Order: sequence, then structure tokens, then C-alpha cells
Amino acid sequence: MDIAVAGAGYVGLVTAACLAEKGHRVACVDVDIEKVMLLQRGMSPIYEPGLEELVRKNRERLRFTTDYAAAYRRADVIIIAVGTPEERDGSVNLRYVWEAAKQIARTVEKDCVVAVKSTVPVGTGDELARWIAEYRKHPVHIEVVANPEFLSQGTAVNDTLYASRIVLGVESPHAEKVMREVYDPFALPYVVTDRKSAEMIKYASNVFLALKISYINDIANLCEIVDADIEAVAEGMGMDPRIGPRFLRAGIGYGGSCFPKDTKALCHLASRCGYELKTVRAAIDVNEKQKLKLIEKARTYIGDFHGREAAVLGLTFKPGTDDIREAPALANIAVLLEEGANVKVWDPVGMDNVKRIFAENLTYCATIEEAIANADLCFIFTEWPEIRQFDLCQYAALMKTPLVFDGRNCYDLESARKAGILYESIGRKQVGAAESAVLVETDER
Ligand SMILES: NC(=O)C1=CN([C@@H]2O[C@H](COP(=O)(O)OP(=O)(O)OC[C@H]3O[C@@H](n4cnc5c(N)ncnc54)[C@H](O)[C@@H]3O)[C@@H](O)[C@H]2O)C=CC1
Ligand SMILES: O=C(O)[C@H]1O[C@H](OP(=O)(O)OP(=O)(O)OC[C@H]2O[C@@H](n3ccc(=O)[nH]c3=O)[C@H](O)[C@@H]2O)[C@H](O)[C@@H](O)[C@@H]1O
Repeated sequence: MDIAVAGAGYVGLVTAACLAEKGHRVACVDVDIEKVMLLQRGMSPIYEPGLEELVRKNRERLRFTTDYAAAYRRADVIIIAVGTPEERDGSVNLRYVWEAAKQIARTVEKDCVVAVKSTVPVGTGDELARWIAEYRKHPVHIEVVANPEFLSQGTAVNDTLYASRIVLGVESPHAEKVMREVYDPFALPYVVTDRKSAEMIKYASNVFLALKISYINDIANLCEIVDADIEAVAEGMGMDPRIGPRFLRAGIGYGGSCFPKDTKALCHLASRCGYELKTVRAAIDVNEKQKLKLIEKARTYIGDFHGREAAVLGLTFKPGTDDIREAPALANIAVLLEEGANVKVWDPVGMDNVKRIFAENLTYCATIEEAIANADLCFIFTEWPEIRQFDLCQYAALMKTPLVFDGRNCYDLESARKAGILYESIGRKQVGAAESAVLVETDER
């Protein structure tokens, strides 16, 4: 089939490459000329394992362009995968979706299906369908399908090739037939429903995962108070098949481009309809507080951060991606800088993106050792394998005071104890806590 994909971001680019891999001819369109030029040279503008190789491998069936008219004119299916960022009030900014819809309506010259892969509020597909039918330039039949995406960054290629399900929100058997032609080569299970239900499946899934994380973080905080261990608790809970082990990792909260915005968007949608989603509001509140949990812990050890040498390991919102959107590290770094700390950071792929926000206010280090050398304290915000595998004795050897605040529970407590560091993590016992009181008293700034 001839497929056009609007948007060459995390979703659009991965989708385009995977569709080409499965034998379709794909034109991937973006308004960002720099992205398109990089892709035309076989280079990926984002860090996503396996993506660049897949793009190069399929270059005969996969092209990149800014010429949307040429890409859409004769396409069988056009997939919209543009961004849907959040507004200040939590609602969804659909500007890019509407722009893509206008471009489609102006250019399509034969019957086609428009599949909306961007995450959009329930009802958007219906509105788009009405609008495109009214404003299309040529007298062609354009059907709109809701086709939400469930990939995770860092594993996006695999998640797409081996997705748990393909959700199709269709309003006609014809639209379903066309979409099945797109996805049949993937041999994955389908959920076929109406457009609004498909749009709701996306939000309900993301928000459920966010709830699960906030719940385990809430329990982790209680574990600290009652002297229980969240790792054991999560293991014991996860073995119940009704609960499952995934998304029970306690930490400093969820970040990324989707959970924060999608939780707020669903609450906004509900309140517009006069309904309050209390569970989701609570999950958002827990997450907001959780983000700065380590900062609060650190204060109890060292008072304030003025003049302190702080090391920050891990900047991206999760490992396996260079994406720093809503990364908990950013909120923490902002506090440290505001209170006058000198901050040295390390991340294997996220530093260029962080430079665009904090510029010269941070010291960017090539190695973990360089970041922690002579530091008064160290924060861990992303569980990169390099951090997990880092020799714990090095903290004691290189830092001025080996005070480590781990927001991702990277190390086991026994190893931390043996390495002689003061180690605070999430929902677990402190290691070396007794000595810590001394730190504030022997303050030598
Ligand atoms: N990032 C993720 O892991 C997932 C994202 N989603 C949803 O997918 C959508 C896209 O997200 P991302 O790929 O992360 O966004 P992104 O920001 O990485 O990419 C969006 C791309 O669309 C381009 N664009 C904007 N207007 C355009 C137009 N008129 N024509 C062509 N291209 C245009 C932008 O230049 C940008 O390259 C969002 O609705 C998001 O909520 C869904 C599942 C996973
Ligand atoms: O709509 C989206 O954009 C996507 O959002 C998430 O994917 P993603 O944001 O890439 O990453 P996740 O692995 O879900 O992690 C999100 C955040 O939750 C945190 N997390 C995750 C799992 C966990 O147990 N604990 C935890 O704190 C991660 O550190 C990260 O900050 C969903 O997992 C995808 O299914 C969905 O398609």
C-alpha cells in the first residue's frame, strides 16, 4: 500500500520505518526541514535503539519529505502522528492535528483513510471527519479512523513490530478493511471498536499505568514511615497475576511526554463534562510531590544547597531515550541551581537536550567519575545501565562526602552498606543514616 505519515517524531518515524519494514511504500512528512534533511541522509534525529538501522535498511520503500501535497495526493492511507502538547489548563493543544488535517483536505485526490495515531481527546476523530468532509478540495471519500499508539520510548521499534494490540476505531466496514490491510503483515491481535472508544482506550491505558506508578510511590512513602521495604512489597504484589509485576517500580515519579500530559488531559475532559476523576487527580498530586522527594531528603542531611557541589547522574525521563520532556531531573536541577549549588551532570545521551535549557549553568561531564569527583552529594534520576553497574566503592573514593540519593533504587542495600556510602533510596531503609547527622553539624562550606 501507499502510506503517508504526518510527523517524523518518536511515533511517526518509528511507525513509518516499521510499515516500510513490513513491505509498504511509505512517505514520511515533516514540517521540520532539518529533521527531514537528516533523515534523507539516513540519520535519525532522535535516539531510539534500532531505529536508524531500520530506516537505512528500508530506504528503498521509505522516503522523507516536507512536500505534503506530493505525499498525500495519491496515498491509500494517511497516518497523523503529530504532537498534541498540553495547554496550561491541562487541555490538549490540537493545533498540529488541525494543520495536518487542513493539508490533507487540500491535497487528497483519491479516496483514502486518515488514521489518527496522535493521542487526541475523545470526540476529536468525529470532529475531524465532519471537517474534512466539508472542506476537502476534491470530491473524494475520506474516512477517519482512530488508531492510537502504545509504544514506549527506548523500546519503540520492538513495541511497534510486536505490539500487544492494534486498536482500530472505525465507523464503517470499509475503513476497517483498509486498516487491516495496513496491519495484517504484523500478525498482531486487533481490537476493533468505534472511534470514541478507541480514543478512550488510549487515555484509559496510559492513565492506568500512571495510577499504578503513583500508587506504588504512595506505598513506598508509607514503607519508609513504617520501616518496610518497597522492593519486597512490589515483588510480593507483582506475583499476583491480577496485579502483575510491571509498572510497580517505585521512584521519583513518572515523567516523559505522555503520562504527565495525558493524566491532565483526561481530567480536563472529565471536568468539561461535569465529572471529577478523583483517582487521577490523586495520582497527579502524588507524582508532583514525589518528584522533589530526594531534595527534601537531602535537606535533612545537609541543610540547604548553597555552595554545595552536587552531582546529578541521569537526566532523561527514563533510560534508552534522549528525551528529557517532563524528566524529574529537570525540576530537581532547577531547585539546586536556585539555591546556589554548583551542579555537575552526566547522562549517556541526554546532555545535548539539557544544554538547550540550562546552558552554561551546569558542568557537563564525560564520565560518572568526573561528575562525582569532590561532590558533597549525588542524585540519581535515571536508571541507566552504566549507573546500575557503577562500582559503588567509587562514590566513597571520589566524593567529598559519599552521600548518594537514588531516585530509581539502582543498588541493593547490602552493597551500599559494604561500600561505606550514605545511601538514601525510595521506600527502603537508609544505609549509613546514623553517621548522617554529623554532616550538618560539621558543615565546612
Ligand atoms: N512519544 C511517545 O512515546 C508516544 C507518543 N504518542 C502520541 O503521539 C503523538 C506524537 O508524539 P511524538 O512522536 O512524541 O511527538 P514529536 O514531537 O516527537 O513529533 C511530532 C512531529 O510532528 C511534526 N509536525 C508538526 N506539524 C506537522 C504537520 N502539519 N505535518 C507534518 N509534521 C508535522 C513535528 O515537526 C514533529 O517532528 C502525540 O499525540 C503523543 O501523545 C503516543 C504513544 C507514544
Ligand atoms: O503514550 C505514550 O507516550 C506512551 O507512554 C508510556 O511510555 P513512555 O512514556 O515512553 O515510558 P514508560 O516506560 O511508560 O515510562 C514513563 C515514566 O514512568 C516511569 N516509571 C515507569 C514504570 C515504573 O514502574 N515506574 C516508573 O516510575 C518512568 O521512569 C518514566 O519516567 C507508555 O508506557 C506507552 O504505552 C505509551 O504509548
